[in-house]
Amino acid sequence: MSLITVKNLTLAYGDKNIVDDLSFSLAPGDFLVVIGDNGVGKTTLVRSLLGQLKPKKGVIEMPDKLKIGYVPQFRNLDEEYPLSIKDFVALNAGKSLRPWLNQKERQQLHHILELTDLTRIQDRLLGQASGGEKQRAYLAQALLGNPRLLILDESTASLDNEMKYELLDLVAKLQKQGLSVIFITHDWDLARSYGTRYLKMMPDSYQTGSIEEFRQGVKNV
Ligand SMILES: Nc1ncnc2c1ncn2[C@@H]1O[C@H](COP(=O)(O)OP(=O)(O)OP(=O)(O)O)[C@@H](O)[C@H]1O
Repeated sequence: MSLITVKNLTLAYGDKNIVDDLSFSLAPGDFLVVIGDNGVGKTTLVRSLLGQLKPKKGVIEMPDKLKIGYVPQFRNLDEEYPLSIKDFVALNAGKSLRPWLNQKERQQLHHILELTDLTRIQDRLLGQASGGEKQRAYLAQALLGNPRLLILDESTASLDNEMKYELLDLVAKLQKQGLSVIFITHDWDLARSYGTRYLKMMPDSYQTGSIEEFRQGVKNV
């Protein structure tokens, strides 16, 4: 049973097709790595999965109100960015117009800060956190919404090797508990290490399959 089925999807900006006739599916607990050269349409695909870009043709089938967590690529923040790590993560607590958290939300926040190893530094200003800590804060914020699908858009691109593996080990742990993951990356080693399925986007065609097929197909890369 698929969580998401994409059928014959075409996405365009104006008259220009960026994604053309793409089909793939994602099951609960899949870790789908999406790999492809710059400009091939990976982020455009993410925008359509997040509902920000309507298909020109084709369909994206997913459950109504599917909760999706989105972790963007780390961008440097001003050192004076005024929120602490904890307050930044709590922005996704779903408290609508209330400025405070109720007890359940506080417990969830506490749990997520523990999970992402941010408890010790939760009161540090986000702008003064290291790259890896900032990226964990973005992940924590996405997880606080209790998503069934997590989309990581080149979220490891500016991290050093150790931090990349740390972040993805944590994501893989959650994936083994049933979270579905879409991981956009240029990093073939990470794709091979963590993926269970792959989608390779090329300018005029797409390939998708199990990660074993991917490993065989890219042996010589
Ligand atoms: N809002 C927009 N309007 C018009 N064209 C756009 C828009 N956003 C992106 N594009 C173009 O669509 C193409 C695909 O961009 P996209 O960001 O999806 O690629 P990508 O595969 O994610 O690339 P990268 O690996 O560099 O992030 C590019 O040629 C880009 O210039």
